[in-house]
Amino acid sequence: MTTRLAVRDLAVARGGLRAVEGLSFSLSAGQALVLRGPNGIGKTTVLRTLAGLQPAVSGEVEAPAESLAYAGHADGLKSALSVTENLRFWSDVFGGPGIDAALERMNLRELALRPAHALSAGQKRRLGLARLMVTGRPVWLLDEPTVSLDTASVALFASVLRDHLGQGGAALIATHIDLGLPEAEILDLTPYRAGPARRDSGMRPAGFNEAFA
Ligand SMILES: Nc1ncnc2c1ncn2[C@@H]1O[C@H](COP(=O)(O)OP(=O)(O)OP(=O)(O)O)[C@@H](O)[C@H]1O
Repeated sequence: MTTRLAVRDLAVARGGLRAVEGLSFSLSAGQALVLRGPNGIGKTTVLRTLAGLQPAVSGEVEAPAESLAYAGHADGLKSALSVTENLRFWSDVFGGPGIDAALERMNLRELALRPAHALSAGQKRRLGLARLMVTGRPVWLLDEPTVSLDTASVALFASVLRDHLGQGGAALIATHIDLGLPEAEILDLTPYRAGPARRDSGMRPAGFNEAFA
């Protein structure tokens, strides 16, 4: 099975303080891995690090160039652009497969001409997730992808995800809810919580630079 992402002995920090350390796992084509663990343990921090938004403290991350697509808490939408224009923008940036399937699958056809600022929270989230589809990238890094989604939209997203896996994609997903993807494996970060000496004491280490936190 093709390995899409390999993580070895990774340590990550937020606000200059270690959150998680000693984390190793790999993600194969067709595999979904759900990141679990209590609030604040470091799920977002791991995803941000893998997405290249912040450096790792130590460890190795191996993934083919331009194979990762990240969807964080913010939907990354251009508010003045319509749904279609937003998707075209991202499709042009990534050179992905076009926007038709994404519009259809995320149930956005009727909203195609609506500016993003005039969408509801759940509709924005559907558009943010449709963005992943137009990237054409195989590994999706998803941070709480179902926030604001109603039950039908959660099911819609689960079916998009399942198709993505079926086409050889992979996904690492931080979520507290059941996505309805029984085939997904669970990776609980609790055993990888950084030791007390390194954990958040409210103190910032010497040389801490907020800009790179
Ligand atoms: N902007 C920030 N600046 C400094 N520290 C932060 C910042 N955001 C989060 N942290 C701290 O970093 C640690 C890891 O947070 P992170 O958001 O990765 O956790 P999480 O597991 O995703 O939590 P949740 O389940 O609540 O989303 C926590 O101790 C948190 O308080």
